[in-house]
Amino acid sequence: MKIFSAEQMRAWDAYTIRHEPVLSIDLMERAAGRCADWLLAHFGQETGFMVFCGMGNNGGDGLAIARMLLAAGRRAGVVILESRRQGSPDFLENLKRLQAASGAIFLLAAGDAIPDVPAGAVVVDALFGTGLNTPLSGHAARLVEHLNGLPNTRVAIDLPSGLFADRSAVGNPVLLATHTLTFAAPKLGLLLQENAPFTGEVHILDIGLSPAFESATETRFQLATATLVKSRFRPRNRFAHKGNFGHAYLAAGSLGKMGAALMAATACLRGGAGLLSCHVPRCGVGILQTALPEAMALPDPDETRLTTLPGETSRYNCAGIGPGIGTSTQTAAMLRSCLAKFQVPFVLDADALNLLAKDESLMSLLPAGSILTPHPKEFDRLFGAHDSDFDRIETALAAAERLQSVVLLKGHHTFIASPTGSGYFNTTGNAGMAKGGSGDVLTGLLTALLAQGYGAEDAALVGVWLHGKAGDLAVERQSYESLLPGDLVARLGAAFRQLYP
Ligand SMILES: NC(=O)C1=CN([C@@H]2O[C@H](COP(=O)(O)OP(=O)(O)OC[C@H]3O[C@@H](n4cnc5c(N)ncnc54)[C@H](OP(=O)(O)O)[C@@H]3O)[C@@H](O)[C@H]2O)[C@@H](O)CC1
Ligand SMILES: Nc1ncnc2c1ncn2[C@@H]1O[C@H](COP(=O)(O)OP(=O)(O)O)[C@@H](O)[C@H]1O
Ligand SMILES: [K+]
Repeated sequence: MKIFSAEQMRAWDAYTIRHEPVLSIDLMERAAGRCADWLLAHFGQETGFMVFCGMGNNGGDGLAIARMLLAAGRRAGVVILESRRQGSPDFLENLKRLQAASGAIFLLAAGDAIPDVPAGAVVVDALFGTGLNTPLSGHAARLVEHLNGLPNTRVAIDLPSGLFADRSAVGNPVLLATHTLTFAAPKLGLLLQENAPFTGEVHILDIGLSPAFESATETRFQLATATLVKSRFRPRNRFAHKGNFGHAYLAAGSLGKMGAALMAATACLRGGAGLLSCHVPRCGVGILQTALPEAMALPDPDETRLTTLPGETSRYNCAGIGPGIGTSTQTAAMLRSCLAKFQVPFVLDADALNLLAKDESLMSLLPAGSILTPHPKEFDRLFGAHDSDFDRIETALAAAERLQSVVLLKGHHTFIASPTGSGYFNTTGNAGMAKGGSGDVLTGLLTALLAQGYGAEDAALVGVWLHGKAGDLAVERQSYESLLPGDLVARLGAAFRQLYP
């Protein structure tokens, strides 16, 4: 599913009006109808509504929604935030229609006291949508801050007012929505971690915009949906043998952190690698061989950490490095010789990324077709401090192009920056995965997919989606609190099955 910018949304709207054809006011009626249906379905007969409208088309939606709620026999009050400008034509038409339906309308001018919102009423935010061009200030900002202080449920139409579709609103006044009903396609601003407090639960409402425009329009960003990921998944040939699925090298663990190595190694084998050799410190050999006899151990000469690249390197077709390795200078040297000697794609995670952050010269050794998997803190250590997630995704895309590798930015909607310039947001996963070890599972899984011959972009799309899906399946048998990274590994099989043709 494509992610449209505010400008593309306007063009999609205009194209639909011209080619369906449909009058602009009728398209607004359709959009408002979908919102009204959603509100009626989600809130019981006794619930009243207070609809706060701006004077642009977002406000026009609000007026039409209020009229529809009244027609359905609900209580609905309307507050219009007065602005200097005359309302948009569709706003003015909907104002007439609402007045004809005898809806109660309160005009809120600067300096006016904000009307009381009855306890239990749902606040509908139709103040500003994709047309917002500067941060909210003055009485608009005061209204939004007032509404944020109320205990009422808040439903935002298209975007929470104050949020921009395509750039950061960090530090600005923004409505804190409980739900956001957005039209036709997700907007970038609704997917980024920094906006999570404002968007609440996001629902995409189909308002029948032109499918021809959608398929013909190139977007920088897409959602990694099941359909997209299925198109990148490679089902196994019935005659396959273990030689078809690669031999992965995994460098993980140190004294006290062998759990990280085990989680990554188990995920690598459950992820389908044909063979796995796991480079571990001496203290970890017994642990690995007992807990995961399917993996081969490559013991480091050092008892407690990784220090020395194992002799023969040509047998591996990919390398995963990082979980639990620590950041000692000996381990940094080991990482340097890995990067210099292995001519295979890498997955670098955790402490491998921290080592890269400390020594920039390591980055230039990274073979093309690799995958870096930082969470936001590791990301900033690697690429410098960022003020917003919008800046982070631009940096990720630039780094992906420079390195000719995939850069992941892990989070609720993990961002996959591809060297082709495309960016994908993952759609699976849940807050139960916010526990030490989930990232190690992802490293093992991505390493397995590279071992099986997936290119970096496909491995990242399939791996990140499977990892989140395994989390979603696992949480059904657990709770968000009790979920363990090991449960993700246990449900990987069920997650894979969802990709089977
Ligand atoms: N595309 C679709 O699929 C469909 C879209 N639809 C709907 O249209 C919405 C977009 O409507 P829109 O373009 O009229 O903009 P909107 O968000 O109402 O705001 C514009 C108004 O706000 C004002 N304003 C701006 N910044 C401001 C500020 N900082 N502080 C104060 N005022 C500010 C600005 O004033 P101006 O800058 O012109 O002075 C103007 O008056 C979209 O989100 C969706 O809800 C559906 O109806 C149909 C299908
Ligand atoms: N709230 C969430 N929703 C979806 N995925 C999450 C959430 N929290 C964490 N995850 C996923 O879990 C993994 C955590 O990785 P990371 O931050 O490296 O932690 P660790 O390595 O300590 O397990 C990432 O893949 C991330 O996307
Ligand atoms: K809004």
